[in-house]
Amino acid sequence: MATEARVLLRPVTFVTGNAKKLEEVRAILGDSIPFRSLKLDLPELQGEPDEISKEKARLAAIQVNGPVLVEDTCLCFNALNGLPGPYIKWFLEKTGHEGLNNILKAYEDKSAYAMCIFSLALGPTTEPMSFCGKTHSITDAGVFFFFFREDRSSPGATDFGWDPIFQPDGHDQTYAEMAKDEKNRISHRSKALALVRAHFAEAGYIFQIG
Ligand SMILES: O=P(O)(O)OP(=O)(O)OP(=O)(O)OC[C@H]1O[C@@H](n2cnc3c(O)ncnc32)[C@H](O)[C@@H]1O
Ligand SMILES: [Mg+2]
Repeated sequence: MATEARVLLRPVTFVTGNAKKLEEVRAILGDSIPFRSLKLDLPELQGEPDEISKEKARLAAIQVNGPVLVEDTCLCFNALNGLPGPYIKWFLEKTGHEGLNNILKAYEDKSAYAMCIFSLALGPTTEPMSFCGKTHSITDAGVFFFFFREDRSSPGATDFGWDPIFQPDGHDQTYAEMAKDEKNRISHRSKALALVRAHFAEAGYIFQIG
């Protein structure tokens, strides 16, 4: 990377239209990286997850005209070779938790993984870098979706996407049932952000914010 690219004249802008993502990013990053947020609904793009995330960063960097961080989140069913993947937003919106559950009923393999790809663009003309984190769902019980199981007294918090139907491997609660800080310790998002943080530590960016 060119030396001049290490000097950032503006704080990194985390661009998202999703308030729950922002809440988690704030909780996970704390003040480890100087950033501000901007609520922008970037287009829902098609393609491979890392290309979608990078393209979001390019579009955001043009709008912000400075360094940006974006992320794209996928929910991937192994039986469907990774779909719905980046299209989970529309699947969730159109079919709901029950529809997603029903899709998997057709398959023996009900396992899934949640994937978050952050992309950092230092400016509108700089190629974005990507950082990927994955958390796998339980596989041993042969079931993935718990939302409608009778032995669950409550779905937990229902205010963030597919949290009520995703139970991470090695845990006996869904994302929605666990405490927020527990989700943030083990989530796809926190794993990706650990890489973002490591990159910032290694790259030694200098913020010269006027
Ligand atoms: O503006 P952006 O950042 O794109 O925000 P978005 O809500 O459009 O988010 P995505 O395009 O990444 O689509 C991911 C979908 O998955 C949901 N989602 C993202 N992270 C999640 C998480 O940790 N737990 C549950 N649902 C999540 C989110 O609400 C969307 O419906
Ligand atoms: Mg989106």
